[in-house]
Amino acid sequence: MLQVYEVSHSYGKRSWLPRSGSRPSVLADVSLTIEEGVCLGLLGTSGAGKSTLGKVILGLERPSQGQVLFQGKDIYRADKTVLKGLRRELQVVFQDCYSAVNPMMTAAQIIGEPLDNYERLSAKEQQRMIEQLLVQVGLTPQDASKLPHQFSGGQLQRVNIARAIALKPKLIVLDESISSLDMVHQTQILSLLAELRASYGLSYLFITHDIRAALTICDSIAVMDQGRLVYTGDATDSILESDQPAVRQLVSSILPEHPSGRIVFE
Ligand SMILES: Nc1ncnc2c1ncn2[C@@H]1O[C@H](COP(=O)(O)OP(=O)(O)OP(=O)(O)O)[C@@H](O)[C@H]1O
Repeated sequence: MLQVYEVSHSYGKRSWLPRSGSRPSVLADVSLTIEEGVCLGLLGTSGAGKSTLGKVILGLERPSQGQVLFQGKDIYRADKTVLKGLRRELQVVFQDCYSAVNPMMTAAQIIGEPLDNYERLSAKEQQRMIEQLLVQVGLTPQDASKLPHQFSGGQLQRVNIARAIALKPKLIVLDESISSLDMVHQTQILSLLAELRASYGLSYLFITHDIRAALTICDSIAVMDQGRLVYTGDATDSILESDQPAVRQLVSSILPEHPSGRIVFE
C-alpha cells in the first residue's frame, strides 16, 4: 500500500549565511513498505530522522531524492485531484494534542473539519457522525460541545484520533502520539488504536522512542539511526537480543519493571 523508495533528504542550504555549505543528510537512502492493515513501528533515538520520514510519507516534506508511492501513485508527482484523494486516505496524530487543535474550536468543530472538506453531509448527518466518532473513541456525545481546555490530555488525544479516523483513511501516522500521556492513558490509547485498527482495517506508522509500546501494538519494527534504516524485523522479543548498536541503545533505555532493578540515586 505504501512504498518508500531510496528516499534521501536534507533541509536545504542556509543561503542567507555566507559560505554555508549543504546541510547534512537527515534521511539517507531509506526504503520501506507498509502493507494494508499492518502496523509498522518506527523507532530511533532523538534526531534519527523519524518525524522527517513521517512528514515525507504524509506529503508534507518533498524529499531531495527518491519516491513515495501510496496506492501505487507517486505522491510528489500526482496532480491536484489525485493528491486530494490521496490526502484523505493519509492522516496524522501528533504528540502534542493541545497544539494540534484550535483552542477556540469545540470537539464537534475539530472532528467536523475533515468532514467539511471532503464530505457533503447535511448538518444532521454530520452531527450524527461526530457523535458516533466520539463514542467510538471512548467519549460521549455530550463531549461534542466542549473546548480543548475542558478535556484531559488523554481525552483530547481521543478527539484528535476521532478527527483522524473521520474520513476512514487507509494509513495513520502516529508521531509520538502517546508519548506525552501518563502510563494509564498510554495503555488506554494503545488499546483504542488496536481496536480501531481491527474494525477499520487501518495501517499505522507508529513513530516512537518506546520499544515496549512498539512491541505492544506493532507487527514489525524499523529502527533508524542518523537518517539510515539500521534494523528491520518482526515485532517480537527477538529485537531485545539484537546486537545492532542503535537497537541496543533503545533496549537499554527500557526501565526495569521491578524497582530493585532500577538505579538508586544516593
Ligand atoms: N524543519 C527543519 N529544518 C531544519 N532541520 C530540521 C527540521 N526538522 C528537523 N530537522 C533536523 O533533522 C534531524 C532529524 O529530525 P527529526 O525530527 O526527523 O528526528 P526524530 O528522529 O523525529 O527526533 P525526535 O525523536 O527528537 O522527534 C535533526 O537533526 C533535526 O534537527
